[in-house]
Amino acid sequence: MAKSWEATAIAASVPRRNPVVLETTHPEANSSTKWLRLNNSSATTDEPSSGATKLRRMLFETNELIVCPGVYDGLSARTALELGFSGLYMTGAGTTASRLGQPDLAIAQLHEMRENAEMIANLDPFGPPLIADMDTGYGGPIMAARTVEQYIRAGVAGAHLEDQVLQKRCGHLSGKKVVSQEEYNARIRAAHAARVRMRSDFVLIARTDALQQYGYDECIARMKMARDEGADVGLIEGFTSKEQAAQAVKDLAPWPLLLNAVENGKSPTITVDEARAMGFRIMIFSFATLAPAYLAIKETLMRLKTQGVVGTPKNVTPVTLFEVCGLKHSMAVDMNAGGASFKEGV
Ligand SMILES: C[C@](O)(C(=O)O)[C@H](CC(=O)O)C(=O)O
Repeated sequence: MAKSWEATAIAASVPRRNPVVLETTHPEANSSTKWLRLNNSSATTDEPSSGATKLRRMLFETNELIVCPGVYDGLSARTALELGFSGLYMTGAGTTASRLGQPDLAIAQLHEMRENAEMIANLDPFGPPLIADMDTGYGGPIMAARTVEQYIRAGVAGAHLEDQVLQKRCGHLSGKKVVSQEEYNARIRAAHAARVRMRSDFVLIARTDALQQYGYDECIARMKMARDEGADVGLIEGFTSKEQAAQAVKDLAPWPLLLNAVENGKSPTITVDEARAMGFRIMIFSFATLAPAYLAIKETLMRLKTQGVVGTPKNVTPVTLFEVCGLKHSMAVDMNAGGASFKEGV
């Protein structure tokens, strides 16, 4: 019998106009809990689909590498949308830093993460799908399930769930500890069951941080178990070499893998072209906007402190920034509704 992730992949490869009703092979799927893959059943090319369905199709109907810059707030997300990436990634580290001014140490909890993800996912709800960090699931299986449910309702297309202890830390710090494989399986099982209950195409990404503590073979074993419990994609955090990253793709093929590219972290820098050649299917760049934002802000504030001016380039006006954030759309909404607020422009 096909594993549940294989059933999912098969479902997603069915031509869109052929109605299909698929049942999971997951142990939870008894006659009263049959999983109807409604999202795949009748969508036509011009029907808007959820971010989850879009992401699942990109994963299982194409071979493309889905490149997702890490975003952490409305402006960074709007900037990524402006440039037309095929997906976005909401970084937990960036969310914690920007919303709470704190390091990536399990300080942001479900509420903050969900709220940020919902805002970002709905800036362009029919645009590129949003993958979000869901850390450890913020508790036991009940909280992992609750996180998946809330993320689905928020419009998040997929999220990664890891095996670190609840008092987790950024995957590119030393001293990480992971829970037992059994405990991690329960998290994955709960998350998968939640998405089945929600009848959603939400993409569940299993992440292991076991490399530091237990080594490569343990990571592969954990990923295989997570896959068999219904995870759709795997993520091994903190590869120590390019060869190891390439090997993981081979060892887990044809299961799709996500690569977390953190420059100056624990892993070597791997480019998009290299990751594509290795066979990764999703690539996230956690610090793609947070690190440059810090540098730009600091440089500008130094100028203010030393020269008494901010020194913004002439072509960056308040209107420019508001346009990045959808000014024209808001004005059109008002005018199309017969509103008069913008008759004289802005
Ligand atoms: C992917 C990650 O979970 C994130 O929050 O973006 C972090 C990134 C980081 O802090 O280096 C992680 O890798 O743990």
